[in-house]
Amino acid sequence: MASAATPTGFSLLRQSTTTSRTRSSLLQLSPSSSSSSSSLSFRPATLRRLGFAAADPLLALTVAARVRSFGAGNGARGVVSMAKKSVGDLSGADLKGKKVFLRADLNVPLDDNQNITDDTRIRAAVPTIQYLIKNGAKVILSSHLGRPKGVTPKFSLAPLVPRLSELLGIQVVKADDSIGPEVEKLVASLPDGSVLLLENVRFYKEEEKNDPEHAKKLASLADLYVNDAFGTAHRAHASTEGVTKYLKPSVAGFLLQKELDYLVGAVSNPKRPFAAIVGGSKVSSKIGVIESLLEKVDILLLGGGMIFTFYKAQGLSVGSSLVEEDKLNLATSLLEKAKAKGVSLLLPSDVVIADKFAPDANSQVVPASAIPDGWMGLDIGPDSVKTFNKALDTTKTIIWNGPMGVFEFDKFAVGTEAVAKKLAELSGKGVTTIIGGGDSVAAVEKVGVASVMSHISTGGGASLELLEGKELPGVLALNEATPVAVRPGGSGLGIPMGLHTRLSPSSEDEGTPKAVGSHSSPSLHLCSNGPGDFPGPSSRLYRTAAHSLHLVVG
Ligand SMILES: Nc1ncnc2c1ncn2[C@@H]1O[C@H](COP(=O)(O)OP(=O)(O)O)[C@@H](O)[C@H]1O
Ligand SMILES: O=C(OP(=O)(O)O)[C@H](O)COP(=O)(O)O
Repeated sequence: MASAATPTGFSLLRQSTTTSRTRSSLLQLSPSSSSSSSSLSFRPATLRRLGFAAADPLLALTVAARVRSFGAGNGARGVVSMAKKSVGDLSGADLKGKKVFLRADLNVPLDDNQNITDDTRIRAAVPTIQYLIKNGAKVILSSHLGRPKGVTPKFSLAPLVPRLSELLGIQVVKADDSIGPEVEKLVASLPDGSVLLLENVRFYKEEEKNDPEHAKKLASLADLYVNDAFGTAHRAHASTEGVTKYLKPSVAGFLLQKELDYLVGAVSNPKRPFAAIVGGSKVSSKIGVIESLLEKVDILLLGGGMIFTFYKAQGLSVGSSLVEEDKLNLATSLLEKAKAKGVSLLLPSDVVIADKFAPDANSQVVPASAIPDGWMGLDIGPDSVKTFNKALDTTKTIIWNGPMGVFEFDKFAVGTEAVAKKLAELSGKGVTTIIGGGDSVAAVEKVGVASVMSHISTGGGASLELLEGKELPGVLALNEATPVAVRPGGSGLGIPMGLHTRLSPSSEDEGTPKAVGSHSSPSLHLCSNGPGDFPGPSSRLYRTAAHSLHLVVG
């Protein structure tokens, strides 16, 4: 069985390098358990340095009270460190008139007529853009869309301009390129508080190769860098990692922080049983994740285009379904590993097949072992839905990435919609439900249940890699925040185990769209992670995200 996930790699806590640990218990402190208001002796300057004051003064005071209460009541010594510098740490003086290269993930689904079918990622990018505009920056907004090979008109970012302009309340200017003299001219003519959207950065192959010369060209457009592209933070590309070598400071945007804040907390100490549902079509990038998931989860449900590689590996015929031939051995070893680990790995027992990849294809439901030649599996079948629902009923935490079928075609949307509805029902019963990935989120939006999920993540692959315990290159590359001393001296809290405090605001507190990263209202949690988490002799307080503090006591 899976052991609890280690925070290493989820967390930005540099010293948390433990490899083994016991499951955590969670103690929630009510506001009344904090110190008295007389202990609110933090000065505004300290709060500002903590990065809380600008975002939410009340929250800042609450944090200060808690920090103070630990310090005063227990003699804890502490150093406050903002592990990664935040855009919220940059003031008007830092930003006014500055050219800011802002990398977002605006990789939204478009239909055949180039209409946006789900704008979650655009809405999620708005708080950081607005913050920069309000502070008089010139925003050079950059994103990829899809996986183009060279310049491909259908992957242009042009269709995003009207929605972006509408959400921001200003006319966004669009460049036809992402580097070069025309772009430079447009940048030079930008007034303070305006936004220039660059063309798809992936029109250059150098982007994904993280070519240093290309990164230098992108960086030369700006004075400083903000990465808010959580969905692409697991990619070391020129616009996510390379540019940080040439732009100082390089800081995290609000969405990136918010995603880390939620996901680090939720998946490092999941309520169990913990299930993952993995589907979609990015088989080669996600099948490798399954190996690590087997170390973390109790139940693993597979659907979407993922399953046919597993069927074929077991000697079944899969017709013309999506298969990654070079992953067949891996699929076999994953099945064996799941068995050895005692993880329930469930593959669909029946599938909906089609005679062509089209919305008007002929379809039928067949057992997974009976896919005829010339037919392809485009959805999971009704028996599988029943089995999956039964398994999900036993869980307390579920992370879902990748639709169960080609949900864009109504005929093949039933399995995905059934899972979305099941997760919505379970959310209402207190199960933690985390949905990640552009298409998975679009599916949940389509069913109209996004608002009831515990967390809607803008990154599928990125959230899975976090869950794996991997460090995200887009995050690692950002500048470290400056440590701030809280209270020198002292001898620790007198509690014989590592402590993490976690404090998170609700999404509304930040003016972030509700569908993105909803969370509980401000409260302080103490998570005792057992002796395995002892970080070392000193007590350290870290901020891992905009509104998250980690207090580690040795
Ligand atoms: N059986 C299948 N065959 C081919 N494509 C599939 C299948 N099931 C799901 N898909 C496709 O997978 C895509 C989403 O995959 P992916 O990008 O991995 O998910 P996400 O964006 O949620 O991370 C959808 O466009 C969907 O049509
Ligand atoms: O859609 C994305 O990832 P996701 O489908 O894993 O959520 C991101 O925009 C990253 O895209 P990529 O997987 O082509 O690098």
